[in-house]
Amino acid sequence: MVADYRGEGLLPGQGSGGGIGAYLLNRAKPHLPPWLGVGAAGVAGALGNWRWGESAPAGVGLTLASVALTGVTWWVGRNTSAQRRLHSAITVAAGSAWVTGACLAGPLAGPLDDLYLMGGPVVALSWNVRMILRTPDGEASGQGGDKGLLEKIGLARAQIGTAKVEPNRVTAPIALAAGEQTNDDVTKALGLLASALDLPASAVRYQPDPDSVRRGELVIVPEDMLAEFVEYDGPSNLGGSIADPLLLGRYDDGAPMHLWLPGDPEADRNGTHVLIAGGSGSGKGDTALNLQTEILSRSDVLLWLSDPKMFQDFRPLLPGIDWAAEGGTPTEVMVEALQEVIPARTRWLGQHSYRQWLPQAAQQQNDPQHSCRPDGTACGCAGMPFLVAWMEEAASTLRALGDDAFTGISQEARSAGVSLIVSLQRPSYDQMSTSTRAALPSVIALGCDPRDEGFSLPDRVLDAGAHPGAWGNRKPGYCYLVSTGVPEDRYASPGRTRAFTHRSVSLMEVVAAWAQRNGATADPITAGAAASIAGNAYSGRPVPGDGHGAPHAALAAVDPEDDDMDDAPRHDPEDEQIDPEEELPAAQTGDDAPIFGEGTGRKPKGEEARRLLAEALAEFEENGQMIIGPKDLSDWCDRHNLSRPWVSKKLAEAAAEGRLAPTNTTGRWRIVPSLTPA
Ligand SMILES: Nc1ncnc2c1ncn2[C@@H]1O[C@H](COP(=O)(O)OP(=O)(O)OP(=O)(O)O)[C@@H](O)[C@H]1O
Repeated sequence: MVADYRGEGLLPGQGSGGGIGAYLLNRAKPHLPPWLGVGAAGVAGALGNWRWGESAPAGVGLTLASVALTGVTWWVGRNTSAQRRLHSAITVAAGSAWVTGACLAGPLAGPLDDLYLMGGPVVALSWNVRMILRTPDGEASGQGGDKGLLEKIGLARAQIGTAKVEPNRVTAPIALAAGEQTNDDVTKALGLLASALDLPASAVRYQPDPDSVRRGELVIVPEDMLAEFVEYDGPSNLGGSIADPLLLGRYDDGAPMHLWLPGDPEADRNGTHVLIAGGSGSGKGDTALNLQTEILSRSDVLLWLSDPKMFQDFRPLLPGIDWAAEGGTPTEVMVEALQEVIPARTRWLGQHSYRQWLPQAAQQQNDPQHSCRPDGTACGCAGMPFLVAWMEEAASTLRALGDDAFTGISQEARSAGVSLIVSLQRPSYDQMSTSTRAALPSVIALGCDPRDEGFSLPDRVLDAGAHPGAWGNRKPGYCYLVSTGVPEDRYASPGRTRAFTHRSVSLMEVVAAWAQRNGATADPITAGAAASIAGNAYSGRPVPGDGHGAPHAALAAVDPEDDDMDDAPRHDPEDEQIDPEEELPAAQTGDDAPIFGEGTGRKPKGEEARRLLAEALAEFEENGQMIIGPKDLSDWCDRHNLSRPWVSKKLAEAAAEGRLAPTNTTGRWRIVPSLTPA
C-alpha cells in the first residue's frame, strides 16, 4: 500500500539485499536521481566542450536547444501543480544553460566550475527536499491525483475517466480492473473516499452502470448546499392536477425534488404509496406539510387524514381536508371505510373504461370512450377525484388492521386511484412488519438511527452512498426520496424539504381556503361508500362558512338502491366461525376487563329492550362513533343503569340482525349506518 510504495515498509535487517547497508541503499534510492542528473550535466558539459568548444554555429544550436528544452518542460508541466511546473522549468533552464556554457567555454572556465559545484547540489537537494516533504496525495509519485486517491482507497488499478465538473458537483466515470474488481468494491470504499477527501459520508455517492458490473459513476458534492434552510413559499402549482409533480423540496445541487402519486401510462409510471420514515425531530412534520399543501392545492384530489396527535401540525389545513379523523376510533372507522371505498372506486373506473385513474376520470364523463352506458353514448357521470389517504403515526393502526388487510388494501388501492401515505414515528421493523413495509414502495427517508437505515431504504440505495442514519435529528428536513418517476441516479442524492415557520401558517390557511372553495368534492361513489360504513362520521369537506361537519353535498346524490352502496354487513370469511350469540370478548381488547361479568343493573324485556338498544346505537351513530367496543358500552350501561351481561346479549342479537358488523379487531364492532344523510 502507500507505505510500501514509498519504501517505508521495510524494517532494518529486512529488504532485498539484507543488512544495514542494503537498508540504507534502499532508503536512499528514491533520492538518487537528482544527483545522477547533476553528474550527467557535468559529463555532458565536458564532452560537449571537447566536441564543440570552438564552434560558433554549435553555440547558436546549443542555446536554442536550451531555450526549447525549458519551453517544452513548461508546456509539459501544464497539467501538474504550479509549484511543480515552476520547479521543473527552473531546474531545466539552469541545467541546460550551464551545459551550454560548459560546452562552449569549457566546464572550468570563469565561474562555471564554481557554479556547478554550488548550484548542482542545491538543485539536487531541492528535489530531495521536495520528495521528503511531499504531501500524501501521490503528487510526487508520477501519478495523477485521482490515481493516488484510488490507490488510497484500495482501487489502485481502477481507471477514472474525464470528470464532468458542475458547480458543486463532480461526476467521474470509473472503470474497474477487469476480472479483479466489481462495483461492490467501490460502494464498500465510499466511506474511505469521503475520509480521504475530508467530506461527510453523504457527499460521496456511486451510481453503478446497470449494464456492467465494473463500471459506474462517482458523484462528489463537496459543499453542503442544503445547510441553509429554505422556507415554504406557497404551492408550486395552484390549481394543477394531482398527476403533475408535487414539490417536496430541493436536491443538493439545487434541482427540485419532485414526487408523483398517481400512475401515468405515458410516462411509464405506476401509482404509488409512500412511507415517510424518520426519527423523532427529523422533520417529518414539515415534510407532511410540504406534501399536504401541495396535494390540497391541486384541483382533482381529495385528502383523508388520520392523526392521533389532534391535528397539532395540520390544524390550519383542516378546512381543505375532505375527511379528518382524530385519534384511534375515528381512524378505525376511516380504515373500515377505505376497505369499502376502494372496490367501489375500482368498479366505477372499470365501468368507465379506465384501467387506472387518470386526470380525465376526475372530470364529468362526456367522452363516449369512457361511458358506462351499454349503447356507448356519453354517460355524463360525475367525475371521480383521486384520493390520498394519509395515516399519520400509523404504527398502531397498521398493527390493528393486520398485515393481510393492509397488503390487500394497498394492492387494490393502486387501481382505484387511491394513494396511501403512512408516516412512522420510529422507522423500524418492530413498528411495521416486513410485508406491510413492502406494500409501501416509495419512501421519503429522513434522518434516523443508523440501525434503522435498512428499514427506510433499499440496500442498493444504501450501497450507492445514502446514509440517513448519519443525520439523526441533527439535520431536520434532510431526506432521500425513492419513488416511481424519480430517476434512479437521484435515489442516493440528499435533498431538503421546505421549512414551515410561524410565517407559513397564513400561507397554509390560504391553501386550505382555496381547496375548500375550488378543490374537488367527493364523487357520489366515494362519498356513498364512505358514508355506508362511517355514517355521520364521514361528512365530507366542510362547506365554506358552515364549519366542520356540515353534510357533504355529494351525499345527497347517493342512491340508496345502488348496488355499489350496498350497506349490508360484510363478513370476513375468517370470521364465519364466530358465533354472534357469544358474549363480546372483552378481555381481548386490552380494556379494563371484566366488563360484562357483573350482574347489577336492570334487564329490560321485549319492546323496551329493543328500543333502548336502538337508542344506544343511534346515539353512538349520531356522534359519529361508528366503531364500538366493551369500554364504550360499559360506560353506556353505567349511564343508564343497565345490566352489562344483558347488553352483551342484546349486542349479539344486533350483530345477527346486521345492525352491527365485525371489524378486523376482535371485540370491536362497527355500527352499520341507518341514519340517512340530510
Ligand atoms: N426542512 C426543514 N428545514 C429547517 N428546519 C426544519 C425542516 N423541517 C423541520 N425543521 C425543524 O426541525 C424541528 C423538528 O421538526 P418536526 O417537528 O417536523 O420533526 P418530527 O420528525 O415531526 O418530530 P416528532 O416526530 O418528534 O414530532 C422543528 O423545529 C422544525 O422546525
